[in-house]
Amino acid sequence: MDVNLAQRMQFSSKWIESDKFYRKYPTCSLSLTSKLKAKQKLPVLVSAHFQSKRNKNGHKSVSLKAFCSYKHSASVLESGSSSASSDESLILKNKSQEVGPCINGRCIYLVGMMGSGKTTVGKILSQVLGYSFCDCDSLVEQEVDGTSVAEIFKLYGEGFFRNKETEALKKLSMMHRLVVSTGGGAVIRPINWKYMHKGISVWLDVPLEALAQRIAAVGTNSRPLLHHESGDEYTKALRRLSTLLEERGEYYANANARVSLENIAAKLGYRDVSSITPTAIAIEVELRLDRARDPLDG
Ligand SMILES: Nc1ncnc2c1ncn2[C@@H]1O[C@H](COP(=O)(O)OP(=O)(O)OP(=O)(O)O)[C@@H](O)[C@H]1O
Ligand SMILES: O=C(O)C1=C[C@@H](O)[C@@H](O)[C@H](O)C1
Repeated sequence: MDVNLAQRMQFSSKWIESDKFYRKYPTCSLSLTSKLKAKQKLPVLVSAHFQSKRNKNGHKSVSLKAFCSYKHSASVLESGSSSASSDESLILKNKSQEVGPCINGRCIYLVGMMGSGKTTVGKILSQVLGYSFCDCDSLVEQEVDGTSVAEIFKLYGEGFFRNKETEALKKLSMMHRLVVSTGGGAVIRPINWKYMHKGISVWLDVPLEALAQRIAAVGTNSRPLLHHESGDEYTKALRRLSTLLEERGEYYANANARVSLENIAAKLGYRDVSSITPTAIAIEVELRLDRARDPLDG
C-alpha cells in the first residue's frame, strides 16, 4: 500500500520521521515518492492510523489510513490494507539488493543452537541473495555414504562426526556465494572458526523455550545429543539445550553478528517470539550484514 504524501507520520500517538519508519517497522510498507516529497511545500499535517490484524493463516494484515489537514479542512488521502507477509518479502528483496554488493560474494555462515532456524532462514536468504544454500550436516552425511547424523553418532561416535564437520567446513571455506547452515556444535572448535571467518558469520539467538517447542514438535530422534534424556519431548529438549547453551554461549558470540529473536519481537511489538516469521528473521540478518560491512571491508 502506498501513501504518497508525508514529511512526518503520526503513528501510535507519537511523531516519527518517515525515513525512520522502515527501521522501526520493517514489516510495514510505506512508500513516499521523491517527486511528491519535493513538491510538498504546504504546511500540512499528515497523520496515519495504523491497524494490524492476524488472519486465520497467521499472516499479519495491516491497514493504514492517511489523513491530511490543511487550513482547518481534513481529508483522507489514501487508505488500504495489505498482508504483512508480502510486505516482508518485498522488504527482504529490496534489502538484498543493497546488501548483495557489500558482502561481495562472501559466504554467510549461520550459527546457532539446534532448531534455531539456520536451515529455514538460510534457504530464504540464499534465494534472495542469488546464493546457493548448503547444510553442513547434510554435507557430512553425504561424505559418510548417506549415513544420517544420528547414525554417525551411534556407529562412530561424536569425535568422528566433529572431524568430518571440520573437513566439510574447510571445503566450504574455499567457496563463494554460499549460505551455510552449520551444525549446532560447529562453534566449539577454534579451527572451525578459522574457516568460518573467511566469510561472514551470523548467530541466530533464539530463546531456549522456543527452541524446545520447535524441537518437541518434530521429536528428538534425529538429534543424537538430545534423545538420551528422559521425560516428554519438550522437557527433554529444554533440559539438554540449557546445558548445551551454557557450554556454548561464549562460542556463538564469536560470530560477526548476532540476531536475537527477543530483540526482533520487542522491535515489532510481539509478545512472543513464535509470531516472528522466518522472512522477518532473514530481513534482520540482512540488516546486520549491512551494519557489519564496514569492519569487514577489505
Ligand atoms: N521462525 C520460525 N518460527 C517457527 N518455527 C520455525 C521458525 N524457523 C524454523 N522453525 C521450525 O523449527 C524447526 C527447526 O528449524 P531448522 O531446521 O531451520 O533449524 P536448524 O537451526 O537448521 O536446526 P538443526 O541445527 O537442528 O538442523 C523446523 O521444524 C522449522 O520449521
Ligand atoms: O548441537 C549439536 O551439537 C549438533 C547439532 C546438529 O546440527 C548436528 O550437527 C548434530 O546433531 C550435533
